[in-house]
Amino acid sequence: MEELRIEENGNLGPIDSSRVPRFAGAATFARLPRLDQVARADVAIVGVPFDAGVSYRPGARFGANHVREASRLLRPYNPALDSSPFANAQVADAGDMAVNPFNIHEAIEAIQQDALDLTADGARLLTLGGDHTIALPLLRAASERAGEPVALLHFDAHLDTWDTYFGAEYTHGTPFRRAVEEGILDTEALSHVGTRGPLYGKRDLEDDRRFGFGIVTSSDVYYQGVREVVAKLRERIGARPLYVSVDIDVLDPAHAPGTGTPEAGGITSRELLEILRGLRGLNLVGADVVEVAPAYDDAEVTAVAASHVAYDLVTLMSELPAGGAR
Ligand SMILES: N=C(N)NCCCC(=O)O
Ligand SMILES: [Zn+2]
Ligand SMILES: [Zn+2]
Repeated sequence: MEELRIEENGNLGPIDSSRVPRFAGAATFARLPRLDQVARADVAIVGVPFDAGVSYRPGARFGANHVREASRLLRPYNPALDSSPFANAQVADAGDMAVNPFNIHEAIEAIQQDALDLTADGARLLTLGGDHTIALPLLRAASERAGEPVALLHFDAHLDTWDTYFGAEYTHGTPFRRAVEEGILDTEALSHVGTRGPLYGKRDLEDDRRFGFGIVTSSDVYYQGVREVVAKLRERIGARPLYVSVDIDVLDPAHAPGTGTPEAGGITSRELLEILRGLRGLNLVGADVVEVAPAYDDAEVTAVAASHVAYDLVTLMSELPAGGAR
């Protein structure tokens, strides 16, 4: 079958859905070329089929391919940002990392190494999870490439700065405490957005504050509104290299039922997308969209939301100078 791709500004784009039905063929993100089909990429999208770090419902190991399937409906022009991501830059799907499902330490090492390899030529990396454990090795790679600790903007119902579960240090509830301990985050520029729900104790918040995190809760988004939230976040981040981590459970379970640890009272997909668009121009060196668990998804609701979140993140990356993630 001929691929009939859109090509603009010398960038090989998606298969043209007006000539090849969008439901045909193997799924890559947004029907983009695979990394091995292009000479180089400015933005690479990679899947991490790993969920050995979850504390409740499993299944995020299937998340990346579920998001790829739902991303068939994405189109090449992003009107909300008046931008054509796949014409602005060469964007490609790097496939999935081959991570050990039985050895979390080995998996973390492999994710870090693969992320370093994928960004060796300055590509900006968007990762589709996988559970939230994977943010730790991705942040290690991002800060190594940036040559300094990175700012973190973390969208999640949860803090994910807990210490251990069953004595385990590396889980989906602990990546950001480990990252602070390792000195790979710029503690002047750490924010959670969308947190809510019961905690183990008040101490969780005290620890989190001590690490340097500022919190915009889900209720804050409701009461303050998107514009005020974006202004605060931009001020905190400034010109620093920025990593954005999106746990899809930041959305209300109505918008994202397909996830492992759902919490009521979340933000809407419209609010999330609007906040992300508000980050335009910031030095976004890397990002992830994690915790999509298809077994609990209905009608691809979660995967549609995640695919649009990824699309807006790719759009932001596509507008930044090439090679800038190095
Ligand atoms: N990162 C996510 N999605 N969830 C963390 C929840 C940890 C807990 O079970 O308390
Ligand atoms: Zn979460
Ligand atoms: Zn999380």
